[in-house]
Amino acid sequence: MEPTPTSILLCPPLDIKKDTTPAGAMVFDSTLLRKQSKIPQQFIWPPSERPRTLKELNAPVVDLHGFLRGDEASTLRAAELIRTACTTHGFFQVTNHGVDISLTRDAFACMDQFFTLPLGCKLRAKRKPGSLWGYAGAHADRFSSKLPWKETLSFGYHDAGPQRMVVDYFTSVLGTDLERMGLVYQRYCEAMKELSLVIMEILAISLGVDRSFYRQFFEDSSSIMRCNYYPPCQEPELVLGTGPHCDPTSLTILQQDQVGGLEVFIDDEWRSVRPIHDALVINIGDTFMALSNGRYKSCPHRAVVNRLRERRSLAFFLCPREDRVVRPPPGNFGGPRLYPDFTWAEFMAFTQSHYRTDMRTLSTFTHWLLSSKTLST
Ligand SMILES: C=C1C[C@]23C[C@@]1(O)CC[C@H]2[C@]1(C)CCC[C@@](C)(C(=O)O)[C@H]1[C@@H]3C(=O)O
Ligand SMILES: O=C(O)CCC(=O)C(=O)O
Ligand SMILES: [Fe+2]
Repeated sequence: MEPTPTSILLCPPLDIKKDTTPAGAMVFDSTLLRKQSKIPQQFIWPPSERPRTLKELNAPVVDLHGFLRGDEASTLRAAELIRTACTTHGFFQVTNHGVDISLTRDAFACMDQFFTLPLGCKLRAKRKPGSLWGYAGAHADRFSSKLPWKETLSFGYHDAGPQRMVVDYFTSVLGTDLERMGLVYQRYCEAMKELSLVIMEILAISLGVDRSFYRQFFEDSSSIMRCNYYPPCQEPELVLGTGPHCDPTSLTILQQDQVGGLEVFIDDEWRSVRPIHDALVINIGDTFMALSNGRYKSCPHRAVVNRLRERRSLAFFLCPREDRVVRPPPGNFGGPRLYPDFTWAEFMAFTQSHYRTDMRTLSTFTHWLLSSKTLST
């Protein structure tokens, strides 16, 4: 008897006609879309925003080996490279970061296992309105144009939470068959959190503040893990895998595969971030730009797709505990305050209810926040 393919074993088909997607909203089924000669209008971006040939971004590669051993010269070198990158475009890559390569391999393998499940199984984890967690196809349930050509699976990681928070999410939403996937991502999030605190220490050193300042701010963080799966596209020159945006979060640790497609907008042009084996891409988010009073830049970036190969990326978004007040270190840190105090809960809610994350999210948010506070006085 033929062995049953894993996907059917893992999840008896769900009758997606019972799916709660609002009437008229499209369901992103990449297996069907790929077979169509023309892609739906909702995925086509304006000509001015479409991919074009480009140069590479000069994102420094920072070897963390010396810093992790406490070597002073390596620490100063790492801080200097990071300061140069973060005062311009906010992107750098790290090597010898201490994340086990077998864990990375498992995390990518779990992505392949999840995103190749039948759509009905994936929809079991369908993102609920207002939640950041769950499965989403092209955000087709949120937006009606300029849809990203991607599927995503997102879930939360709070180290103050239960030790099995990620595992419990997978088993409760997708079933005990995917417990191993939950365990892999639990360990992956733990490794990403540990690395993000190391980066926070170097960022503090590079900004000339006490090396524990930002580390303490994020000790009890409430972070978000996101798996991005970009199917091949028959018209890649018309679409975007992820639209232009600045990450609203504090720090992003991006594990990209070797396909390439990440681009950063700097000096009025898009520059590609070449994949480097075993390196992790780190970028400053809006919240850290506010924590540094604008000294470090949260830069617009996007992801493009290609005709032949799917592309995968694992994005770990470090976020402070929701109620922590985001403000720069005390004293005249980088001149007059550029941003008002805010909490991550306020900013996150803004991205989910009032505004589509884009290249101006932080400035739009701070204007909205100040005007809503003025109105309420
Ligand atoms: C606060 C957030 C908004 C997004 C998820 C996140 O937790 C951090 C990154 C943001 C996002 C991934 C940046 C690209 C555009 C976006 C719309 C997406 O592709 O999902 C963003 C997320 C969002 O839900 O707005
Ligand atoms: O997939 C990528 O390379 C970038 C994804 C990204 O920017 C995001 O998820 O915020
Ligand atoms: Fe991003």
